[in-house]
Amino acid sequence: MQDFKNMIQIAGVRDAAEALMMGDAGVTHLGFPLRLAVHREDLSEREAAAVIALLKPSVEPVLITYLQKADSIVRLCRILGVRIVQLHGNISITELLRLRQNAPELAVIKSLIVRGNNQKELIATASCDARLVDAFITDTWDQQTGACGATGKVHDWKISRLLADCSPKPLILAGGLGPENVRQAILEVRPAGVDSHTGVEGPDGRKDEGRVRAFVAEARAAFRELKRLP
Ligand SMILES: O=C(O)c1ccccc1NCC(=O)[C@H](O)[C@H](O)COP(=O)(O)O
Repeated sequence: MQDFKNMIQIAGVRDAAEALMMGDAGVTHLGFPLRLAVHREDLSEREAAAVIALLKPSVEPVLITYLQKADSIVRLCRILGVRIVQLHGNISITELLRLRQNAPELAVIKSLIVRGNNQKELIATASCDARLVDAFITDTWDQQTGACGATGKVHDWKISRLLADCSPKPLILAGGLGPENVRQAILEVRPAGVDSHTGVEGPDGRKDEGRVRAFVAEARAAFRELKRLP
């Protein structure tokens, strides 16, 4: 059973070399975004399955998807060989229930998208969905593009802190995180885990080893610091 404690996830993998580099750098979870709403996939489903098969046991692959039908989600998870799925779209309670019944072995992370001032709605969703998910991930909505993920933008961390405090399930923080701000974000929000995508990329859009290693070091230091706080 996953507890997502001190999870350090990086999303968006281009190839095996990139995946192995991130595993060696200490990333605990690698997100494979497939069947997306706005952005293009980095690699095909067949290529993703091949990369996942090469991962060391210390690195857990996660399917990140906007799929909303339980059957399609389970099918894709089995093709890829993942045990965790991050649902980033608007899945209904009925489909979530079906997912849990049909694939109880899958751990489910569900997104809570911060759109300005919608904390009341997010608190209600978190309380309603908690029995059907293993963790929540807060992320940022981009008004300009309509994207709910991989925006490179931070949101109001007070909202994520509120959700981390009141959610019955662990909260993972995403949205605009990088080596420069992940420590502060962890200390302010007190999440179980963190996720980054664009913040650890270089100008060529590839994951930058220096930035990945700095992100992991900063996140680990902040999680250690959190333990010492009252
Ligand atoms: O949501 C997407 O379209 C997406 C596309 C590619 C990779 C990840 C995606 N979403 C979910 C995530 O977990 C991202 O890592 C998260 O949105 C953080 O992205 P960033 O703000 O760029 O660090």
